[in-house]
Amino acid sequence: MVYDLDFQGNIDNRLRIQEEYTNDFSTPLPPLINDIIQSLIEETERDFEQSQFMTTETQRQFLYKLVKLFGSSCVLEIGTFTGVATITMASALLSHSITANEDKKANKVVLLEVDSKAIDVARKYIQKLKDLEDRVEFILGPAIESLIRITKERPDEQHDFIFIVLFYGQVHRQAGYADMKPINFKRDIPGMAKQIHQFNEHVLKDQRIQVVMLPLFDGASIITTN
Ligand SMILES: C[S@@+](CC[C@H](N)C(=O)[O-])C[C@H]1O[C@@H](n2cnc3c(N)ncnc32)[C@H](O)[C@@H]1O
Repeated sequence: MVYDLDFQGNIDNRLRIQEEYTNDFSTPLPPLINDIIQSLIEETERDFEQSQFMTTETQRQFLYKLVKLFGSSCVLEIGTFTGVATITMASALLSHSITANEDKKANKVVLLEVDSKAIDVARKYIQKLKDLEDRVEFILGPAIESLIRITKERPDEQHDFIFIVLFYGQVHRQAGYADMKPINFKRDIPGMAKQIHQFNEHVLKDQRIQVVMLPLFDGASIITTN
């Protein structure tokens, strides 16, 4: 198939509007976690122009379920923004560590973020949750450099669940979902779409892994090792 990757895509709150019903009929996150996330969302919407970066409620419920289903113990989040997904994943880890009485240190989220203002907000909210605080490691800087450094420093650390949000919808939209309102988004959307498309091609060719790409939200790939 040929994709028109030059389409000037859009980022809007479409998912939030479509998800009202799915939010209402999915099990909510634990009340304390939900309350903290709601305050975090309010602060992010007030203080950050790109608050649409945050994962939506149904996405968080899905992420929580995935971490629990995989029984993950060491999560890596690449690009945290203000931390709504981090809190979600850390609380899922907490729920199985209580069940299995596992070592706290093994149950952690390592987050990589380049925006110091965003990481400060994430830290402020994670500190409000005493049980989560010592399970989250904050690493400020460009993800590729942080990854190279931590791989050298801690060669034995294995991340068994890696979460990254790409502007995936931009590629997805090239494949035919062009019925959305364009918005004025300052980044090089076609350039990003091409890079994400190359990443998807790379993943598909890698014999060590399996991928299923779902037409869920703006597109979600679940990638596992063979
Ligand atoms: C879509 S947001 C992440 C949303 C968040 N994971 C969530 O689920 O709510 C993408 C984040 O990646 C960060 N980012 C972009 N390029 C990065 C890089 N090279 N290294 C680290 N973080 C990066 C941005 O600053 C932004 O906060």
